[in-house]
Amino acid sequence: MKAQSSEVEVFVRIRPTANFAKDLIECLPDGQTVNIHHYKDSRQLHERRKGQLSSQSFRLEGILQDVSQEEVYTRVCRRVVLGALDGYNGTVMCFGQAGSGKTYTMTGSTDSYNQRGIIPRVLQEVLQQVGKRTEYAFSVHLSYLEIYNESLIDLLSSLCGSPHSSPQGMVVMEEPGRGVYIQGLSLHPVHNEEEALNMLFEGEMNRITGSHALNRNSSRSHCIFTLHIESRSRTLSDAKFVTSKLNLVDLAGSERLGNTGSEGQMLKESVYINKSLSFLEQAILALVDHRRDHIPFRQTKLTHTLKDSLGGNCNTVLVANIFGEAAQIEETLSTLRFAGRMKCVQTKPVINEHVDPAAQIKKLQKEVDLLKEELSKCNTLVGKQRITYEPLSEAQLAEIKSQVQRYLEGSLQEISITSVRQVQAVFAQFKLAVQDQEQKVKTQLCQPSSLVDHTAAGKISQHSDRDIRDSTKDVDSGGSGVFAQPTTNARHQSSARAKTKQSKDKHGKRQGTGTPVLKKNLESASKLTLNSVPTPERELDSPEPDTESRDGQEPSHPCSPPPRAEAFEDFKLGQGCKINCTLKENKAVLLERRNLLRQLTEEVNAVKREIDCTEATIQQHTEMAGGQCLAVGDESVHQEPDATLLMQLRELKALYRQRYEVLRDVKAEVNYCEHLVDQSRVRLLSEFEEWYEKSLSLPDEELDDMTEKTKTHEEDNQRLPPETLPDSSGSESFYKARDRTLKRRNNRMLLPTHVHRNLSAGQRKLPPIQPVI
Ligand SMILES: Nc1ncnc2c1ncn2[C@@H]1O[C@H](COP(=O)(O)OP(=O)(O)OP(=O)(O)O)[C@@H](O)[C@H]1O
Repeated sequence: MKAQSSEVEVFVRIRPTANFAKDLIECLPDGQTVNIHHYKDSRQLHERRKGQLSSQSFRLEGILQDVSQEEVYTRVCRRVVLGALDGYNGTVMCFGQAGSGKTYTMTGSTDSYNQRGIIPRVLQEVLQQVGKRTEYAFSVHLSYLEIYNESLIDLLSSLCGSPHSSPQGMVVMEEPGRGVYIQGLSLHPVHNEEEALNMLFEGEMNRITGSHALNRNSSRSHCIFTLHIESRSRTLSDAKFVTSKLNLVDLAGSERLGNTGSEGQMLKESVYINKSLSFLEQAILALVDHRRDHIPFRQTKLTHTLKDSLGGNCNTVLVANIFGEAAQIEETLSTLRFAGRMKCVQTKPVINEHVDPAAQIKKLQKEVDLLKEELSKCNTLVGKQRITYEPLSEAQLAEIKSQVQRYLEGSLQEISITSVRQVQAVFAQFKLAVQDQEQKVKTQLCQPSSLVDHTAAGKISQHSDRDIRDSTKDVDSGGSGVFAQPTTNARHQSSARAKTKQSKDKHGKRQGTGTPVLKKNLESASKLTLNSVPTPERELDSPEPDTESRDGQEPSHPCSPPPRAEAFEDFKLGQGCKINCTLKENKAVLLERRNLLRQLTEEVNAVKREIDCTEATIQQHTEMAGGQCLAVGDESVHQEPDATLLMQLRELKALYRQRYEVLRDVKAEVNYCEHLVDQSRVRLLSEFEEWYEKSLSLPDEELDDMTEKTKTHEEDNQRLPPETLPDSSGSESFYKARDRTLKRRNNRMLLPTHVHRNLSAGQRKLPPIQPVI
C-alpha cells in the first residue's frame, strides 16, 4: 500500500493561570498563531528597561487555551484513534517543561471524570468502537513502558506477578513489517473500559515520581502507554488482517538544567532527561533537514522507541504544553521552537495489513479441493472417470520411465497420456535421456586421441560411408540376422584401411600437424555424410595428381562401393587411364603455350615502349630544330629529324607487327588448348560417371555370373539354405530382395577386378580424343 506523506500535527496547550503574560504571549484570533515577545537575555528580565524586546511567531495546528479535557481529546486525538482502529499507527505525545500540564493532558486527573485526560478517553473510545464495529473481530492489548535514566521499565509487569521487569530483560527491536517494538514488554489483553482503566492506573502507581524544585510531583521519566490493536474481518473469509499501535507518550520535563537547581540523584535524572530530549531534538532536526540521510534514532532509548512515530509509519500529534506566566517565558519559547520544528516533520502512515500464513494455506486448500471437485465432475461428464490428479507414485514414475525408454528404442509406438503430471514426468525422462546421451558423447570426446582415431573415428567413418549409399547398404552393414556380415576378403579390408589412413594422413598434412581429434572426426564425418569427395574438377587442377602416388598400387577392393573420390582414383588408374593421360598431356601443352603467350606479351609490350620512346625523342628533336630556325630568322636552317632515329622507329614498328602476329597465333593456340583440356576433362568425368553408375547396378545375369566366378569368397556363409527360410505366403518379395542385395554386395567386392578384366578384353573402349597439335 502506498503511503501518503502527512505532517506531524502540533498543538500548543497553555496551562491556566491567573497571571497570564498577555504582553509576552499573544494568541492571535485565528486560533493557530502564537507570538512570543521576549527579552534576548533572560538576565534582563529584572531590568526590562535596559533589554531589547524581540518577537517570534509560531503557527500551529491549534491553540488550546482554557479548553476542556473533552475538547483537547476531540481536537488532538480523535482522528488518530479512529485511524488506529482502521490499521494506522498513531502517536500522541506531550512535550514541555515540568509542571506545564503534560501529565494532566495525557492522563488527567483521577479526581474527576471530566478531568480525565487523553488516555482514559482513548481507551473509552477504542473499546466503544470495538463494540460498535461488529463486522470486525478486534483484539486490544495494552502495554505501559517507562524510560527512566535510559532504562526500560515495564509499568504493567506487576500484573504478571513480578513488580517490575528487569531493565536488562527488555530491548528495543526493529523488524520489517512490524516496525519498532520492545522485546520483553508485557502485553495485556483488554475487553472493556474498566479493565483497561485498571491497567492504566496500575501503571500510574508504578510510575517513578520524584520531588522537584519546580513541581513536587514532577515526573522524571518518559512514559509510553500503548494500545496494540488487531482487527480481522468477520464477513470476508480472507487471510488478511490489520494491526496498529497507538502510542500515548508523556515525556519528561524539558526544562534546562540551570533552571532546576537539582542536586545528586535529581541532577543525574536531569542529565538523562536532557540528554534524551536533546537527542529527540537532534532527531527532529535531522528529519526536517532533507539533505540528511541518517537520522540518529538509536542514540537514546526514547528516540529509538519513538522511531516510527517520528517520520515513520504513523499519524503523529504533538501537544506542546507551556506555562502562561512570564517567569517561564524562556522555557515556553524553547518548547515552542521544538514544536515548530516538529511540525515540519513528515510521516508516512500506511495501513498495516498482514496475511496470516495459516489462514492463507487453509483458504488455498479449500480452493484446491473445490477445483478438484469441479474437475472430477467435468471428467465424469466427458467419460473420463479414472483420471486422478494426485502426485504420481513411485510405481507410476517407474512405469513412465520404462515407457520413455521403450519409446526411444522404438519398441513402443506412443506413450499414453492422461494427466498434466504425466506429461511433466515424461518430459523429465526425455530430459534425463538427453543429458545421459550428452554425457556419453562428452566422455567419448575426452578419451585420448589415439583411442578415438582407431575406434570412434573409425566408427564415424563406417557410419558415414553407410549413409551415402543406397538403402541396400543398411543391409550390408548389419552384422546379425539373415544378413549376417560375410567373411570379408582380408586383403580388401587391409587395403581399404590403408586407403582410409592414407587419406587421413594427406588431410592431416594439409591441416598441419596436431589436428584435434574432434576436428578430424567432424571433417571425416561431414566429408562422408555429404558425399562431398574432392571433385574430379579439383583433382584435375591439382598440380600433383594423386595418380602418380598410386603408381604400382593395386586398386582397392572394398566390400561395398568405395566413395566417389576413391573410385575416381581407381578409374584413372584403370579404365580411365588413357583419357587421363591425354588430359595430362593437354594440360602440359596448355601450360607451355600459356608460358609462351606470357613471354610474347612481355616482348610486344617492350617493343611498344621502345617505339613510344623513339617517337618522343624524334618529337623533341623536331621541336628543338624549329626553335633554332625562329631564333636566326632563316627558314633554310630548318633540318630533318635524325635519320638514324627514323630508321630505328621503322624497324621497331616492323618488329612490333611481326611479334604481334606471333602473339595472336599463340593466343589462338592457348584458346584451342583450353578447349581441348576442357573436352578431355568432360570426357574423363562422363566416362567415370558411366563407369561408376554401371559398377553399382550391373544386371542380375552379370551379377550371377560374377557371383559364380567368385564363389569361393562368399557362397557358403552368405546364403541361408532354403529350408531355413520361414514359410510364409508374403515372404517371396522379402527373400528376393535379400538375395539380390547379397549378390550386389558380393559383386561390389569384386568389381574392380571385373572391370580390369573387361578392359583387358578390349571391351568398353573410349573414343580417341583430339590430340593437341
Ligand atoms: N489545563 C490544566 N487545567 C487544570 N490544571 C492543570 C492544567 N494543566 C496542569 N494542571 C495542573 O498543574 C499541575 C502540574 O501538572 P502536570 O503534573 O500535568 O505537569 P507535568 O508537565 O506533567 O509535570 P512533570 O513534567 O513534572 O510531570 C497538576 O496539579 C495539574 O493538575
